[in-house]
Amino acid sequence: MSTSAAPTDEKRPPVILCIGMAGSGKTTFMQRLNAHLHAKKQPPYILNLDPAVGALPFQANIDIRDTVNYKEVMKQYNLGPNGGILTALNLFTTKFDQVLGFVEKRAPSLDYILVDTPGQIEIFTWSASGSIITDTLAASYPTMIAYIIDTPRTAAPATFMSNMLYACSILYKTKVPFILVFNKTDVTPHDFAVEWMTDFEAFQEALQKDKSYMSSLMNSMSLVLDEFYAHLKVVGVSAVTGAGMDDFLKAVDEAVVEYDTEYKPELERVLEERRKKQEAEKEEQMARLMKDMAMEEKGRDIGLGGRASRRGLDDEGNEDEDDEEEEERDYRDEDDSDDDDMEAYRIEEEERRERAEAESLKRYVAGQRRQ
Ligand SMILES: Nc1nc2c(ncn2[C@@H]2O[C@H](COP(=O)(O)OP(=O)(O)OP(=O)(O)O)[C@@H](O)[C@H]2O)c(=O)[nH]1
Repeated sequence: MSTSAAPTDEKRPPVILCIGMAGSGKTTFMQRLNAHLHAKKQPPYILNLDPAVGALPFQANIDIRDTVNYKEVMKQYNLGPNGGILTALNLFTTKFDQVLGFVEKRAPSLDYILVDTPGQIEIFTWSASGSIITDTLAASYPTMIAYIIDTPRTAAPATFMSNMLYACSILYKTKVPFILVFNKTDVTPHDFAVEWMTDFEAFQEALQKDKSYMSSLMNSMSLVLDEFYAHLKVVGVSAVTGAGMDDFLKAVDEAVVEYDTEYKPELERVLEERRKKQEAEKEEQMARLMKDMAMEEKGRDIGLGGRASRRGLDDEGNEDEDDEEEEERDYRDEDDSDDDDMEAYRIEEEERRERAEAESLKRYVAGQRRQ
């Protein structure tokens, strides 16, 4: 799939990929964000990439379910539900160029593009199609991940750590700007999470209370995560009450700046590197071709064309003494060649020699190529 960088003079609305564990509230968050943006007169463009979602509480502009029926895919390919969802996403990805075409047409009039992903997080984050879709979007639009977290279910240090490690793996895989969205703050405020992320001692203290064998592993892991937190934007929201939606949009604006200053130059560097590599490969091929052609030319001098060649050169291009004798014999033959038998013999001889010369030329060229 093409990953050419898009022209920058057109309006490029940010793409928000909503990712999260099953039940974290992705769909409810999308519904709330959609309503919030409609209220601000900035209706978003919505892509639904979850083929297994029952009923969407909002209208999607592009819906994977209109293209592939994952239950049919399960039947046809004899797959289980996860295999069916993954295959449906793979099939949809083969048409993603067309999807991008639709988005392109609408992009100049849009402020936001929202993407809902399958409930089984790994189907999107660890699949080739997920990477292709993310990279393709990120090549054209400021793309970011909104990682939705079920705050009440992540309040224990061990669960929090696991969730952060998972988020970390997605960040390093996708490399696009990342917003941690602590959802369901109407049930549990996300202050504890912010404290654990900004105050290393506070998290260590929380870990001390965990007496399981995991605690020492978590101690060392928390050191690794410190670096990861530096790359994140953190917001707390409630998809049910609508709290924190403006904070989220502020984080989106910051992510766009991060995309422009960090992701895009890196993308352009990678594309430039790829272009240079392709150019170098082309030049190398051209040089090899020229060398082959020069050899053919040399070969023609050696064997195939003109009277000079008939004098006979060996593989190194030196005059061959045997050939000289042969030529003499030919000459004599020519003199005495009045009858048809001799003529036929000479033609046959000529053909044989030409075949031998061509063979010798081929061997010479092959030898040069090997060098
Ligand atoms: N209290 C509260 N409940 C929420 C909030 N957001 C979502 N929920 C509830 O969490 C449950 C899961 O929400 P969904 O939006 O279906 O979550 P999802 O991540 O899309 O789920 P899958 O598609 O199955 O992965 C539902 O019962 C929602 O009502 C919130 O902010 N506060």
